[in-house]
Amino acid sequence: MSSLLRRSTGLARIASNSLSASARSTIRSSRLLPTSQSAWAVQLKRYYSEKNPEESDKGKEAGQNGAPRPKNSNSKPQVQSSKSPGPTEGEAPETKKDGPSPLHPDWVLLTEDEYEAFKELTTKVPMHVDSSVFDIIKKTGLPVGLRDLIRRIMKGDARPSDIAKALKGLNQYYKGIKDYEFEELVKKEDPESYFNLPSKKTRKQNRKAQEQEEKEGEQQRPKEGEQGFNGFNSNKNPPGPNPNANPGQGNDWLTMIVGSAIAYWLYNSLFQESGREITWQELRKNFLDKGLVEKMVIQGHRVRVELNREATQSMYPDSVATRPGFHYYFSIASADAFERRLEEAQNELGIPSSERIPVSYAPESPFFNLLIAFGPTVVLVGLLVWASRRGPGGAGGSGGVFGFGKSKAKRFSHETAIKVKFSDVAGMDEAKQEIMEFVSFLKKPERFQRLGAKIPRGAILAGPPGTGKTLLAKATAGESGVPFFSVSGSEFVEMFVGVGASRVRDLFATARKHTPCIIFIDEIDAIGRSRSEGQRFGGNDEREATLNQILTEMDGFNTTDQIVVLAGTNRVDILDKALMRPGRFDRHINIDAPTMAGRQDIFKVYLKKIVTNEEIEYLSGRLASLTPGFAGADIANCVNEAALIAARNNATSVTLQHFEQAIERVIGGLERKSLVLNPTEKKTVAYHEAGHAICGWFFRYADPLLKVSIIPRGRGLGYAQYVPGDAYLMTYEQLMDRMAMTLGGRISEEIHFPTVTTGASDDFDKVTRMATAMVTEWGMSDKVGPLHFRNDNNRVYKPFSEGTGQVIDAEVRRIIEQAYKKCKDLLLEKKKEVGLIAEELLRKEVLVRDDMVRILGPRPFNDRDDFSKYFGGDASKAPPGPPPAPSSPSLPDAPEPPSSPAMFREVKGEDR
Ligand SMILES: Nc1ncnc2c1ncn2[C@@H]1O[C@H](COP(=O)(O)OP(=O)(O)OP(=O)(O)O)[C@@H](O)[C@H]1O
Repeated sequence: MSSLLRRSTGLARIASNSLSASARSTIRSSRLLPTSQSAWAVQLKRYYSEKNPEESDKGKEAGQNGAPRPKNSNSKPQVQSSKSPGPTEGEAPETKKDGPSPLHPDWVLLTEDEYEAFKELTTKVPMHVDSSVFDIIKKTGLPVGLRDLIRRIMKGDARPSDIAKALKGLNQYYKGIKDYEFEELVKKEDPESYFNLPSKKTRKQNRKAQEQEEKEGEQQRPKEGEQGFNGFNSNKNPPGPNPNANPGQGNDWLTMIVGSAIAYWLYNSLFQESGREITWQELRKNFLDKGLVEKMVIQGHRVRVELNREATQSMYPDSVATRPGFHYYFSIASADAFERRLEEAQNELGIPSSERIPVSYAPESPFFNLLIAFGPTVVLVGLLVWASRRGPGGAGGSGGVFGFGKSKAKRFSHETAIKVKFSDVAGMDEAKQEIMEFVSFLKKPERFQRLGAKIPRGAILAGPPGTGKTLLAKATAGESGVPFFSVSGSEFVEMFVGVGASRVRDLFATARKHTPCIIFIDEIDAIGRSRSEGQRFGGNDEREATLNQILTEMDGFNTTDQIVVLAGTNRVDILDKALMRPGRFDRHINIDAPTMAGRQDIFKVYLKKIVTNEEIEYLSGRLASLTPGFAGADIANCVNEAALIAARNNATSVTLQHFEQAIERVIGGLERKSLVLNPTEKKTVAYHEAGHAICGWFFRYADPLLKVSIIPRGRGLGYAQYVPGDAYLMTYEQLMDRMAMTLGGRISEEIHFPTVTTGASDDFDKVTRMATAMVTEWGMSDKVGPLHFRNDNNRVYKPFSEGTGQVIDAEVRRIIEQAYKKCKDLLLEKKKEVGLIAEELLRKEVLVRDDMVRILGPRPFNDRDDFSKYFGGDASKAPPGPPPAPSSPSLPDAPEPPSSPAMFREVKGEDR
């Protein structure tokens, strides 16, 4: 559709250019008159003399005679081809009024019919046309080309090729008028005698008179209503050319009328419906049976129905079928079958053989055939070419077909998205320092290049999830103020082979256009996994191709390319060695879970963003010691969670209590108030938790106990909260105490109840893993010795022999039994205290450190400094305890084990 419109506007442009060219040519053509005119005349003569001079209007006459049934085409004139040398047999003689124009030898006067048709045509043009114009045309006639066009329009047989002839005729017409003015009128002494045009002298006088008139002012001018159309003064001049008027003006009007008529015809032929498909039944009922069909033309699998227009008009006055150039058509399977069917129909109608409807064959439009044959292929190829050129670099380059190969990297720029600075990244001072060098490289490259130093190409930021790797990369971009392209490794992977590599090419090509810049590839392990490892499991060609492309691109930088590639991963251990070698990711920056100080800094960053009246220094310290092992993302989440809890309680600011509830929620999960335990279950949970609490209180190396609860939370039915602190090394004794404490729940059940429950399975799991690690990784078994057997889940065979396996099993069992005995001894000794704590728990559901001190007396060992600072003696700073417990508590399932640095980390590592 759009191409059709474009074509039509193109034609319109040609038409308007031609019109304006003819208007502009006024002066020039008059000067070059003698030669140009003769050349033009000879040319036109040849051109138009080839035309069939007159075409018969016999059919029309038949229509005018009011014949109800038209004669079939044997008695009708056939439209002649333009090559036809003259009128054919049977053509009606020309109307008598036709003849050479007095204005020009190549012009002809119009017949009465042609003249009327021309007038009719101009009524379709939305403009007022003065009748004087028609008088002129009546007198002067029109160029043969224009007259022919009018004839064709009358017959409804105008073709696009006629447009050119019509425009040429129009040009000819315009020039003819001008020529007439300059040649004939000047020659004649009294030009007005024929065409009422003024002589040069008269024109000069007229001009002067006009100027004078203008000076006389508005009141002396004729009123608007008295003014003729465009200067033809209706008062002063009779209809017809005005002797006072500029001769060119009348011509302009004629040009416009004829031009508009052509435009109308063009519009009609291009945009008006020129045909409609009907069925055989419709044809039969509406036209064939009524004798309106004049001829049928078979074009391939289509039949064009030519109706007798006059007869059709009398029968269907409002039908589109009466419009010139309109045809009905219908589709056929085969020409033979159609002819047979038509014959049968005519037999049924009793049409004598002499009056049968003629059927002719016309070739299908070759253009149409070509379009059908090659159109779809051309469209498809065009689409592919277009799609492949959309991306920079084309199909083979980076864009790829339909943009599949286009990188999905998001681009952030300093002005828009990257507002992160190093000050927003708390903790990880060493990592910041390391990466700061990239900032100075991007800001002042000459400082390094001057000394011949090669700039590091990139850095791998490795660490557990949520520790701020992406944040650090963003901050690097924010500090250096350069564009930042962020993409995830998984976004390179698509199901099509080659897309990943193409996307890598596109990413680097785009980055090169925006140097200096930073590319950040998050989760690079998705594509950067070691190739040797892949081969073991069958390999992945697409991933390897992507990785190879990254390697190639990073090699392709020259030292002056100011592109830094940063990559983030949680699994640096599985990355391909080629990625890590100097010259690619030169720097390996480890970002671990933050230390106590780091957590405090991160808390400070986020506490600034919420409304709290607590003292920030104390609050951040206390929260940091409550959250060992938390990553930056967990801390951000905790602070936000506290703000949400405060908002839910309609508080005006976020208090310490809200923060502690938030931390409990993050560690232990949601409180399950709807979970109702029966009294026996509740009592079991209370004794189980009391066992853990007593162990935590009386074992030297146990982590300080903060709170014991029997309110179900998350997956557990009760929990004891410890503050483990950041321990980076653990002794044998610490591990044994921790294991004994973990077994405290089950042993308490054994001591206080006749039977045991399923609630301790999680504790056993932890103890077993700890003991196994002691034997197989930490060299804490004399029998196994200083060996390390890596626990690799992907491995199908065990890294030790059957014999060693048995020794390991025995050693693990021995260590756990040792811890068990240690715990049982303690709990038997403190049986009374366990009972006291359990009964208090059953009453209050939650016991805090102060309750423990009240019941058991002070802990016999000194607590860690940081614990004493935030949770020691000062009651005013002590946590107020959780909100009241639900009134109908309940039974156990899997009591929450005490947390420890090692265990806490393990659990988190597993969960993610
Ligand atoms: N050191 C930090 N200082 C301030 N905020 C931090 C810090 N570390 C993490 N965060 C917060 O945690 C959010 C997540 O961090 P980020 O996306 O950088 O983690 P990541 O290490 O890239 O995680 P992943 O490995 O899962 O991609 C950050 O948007 C930020 O709010």
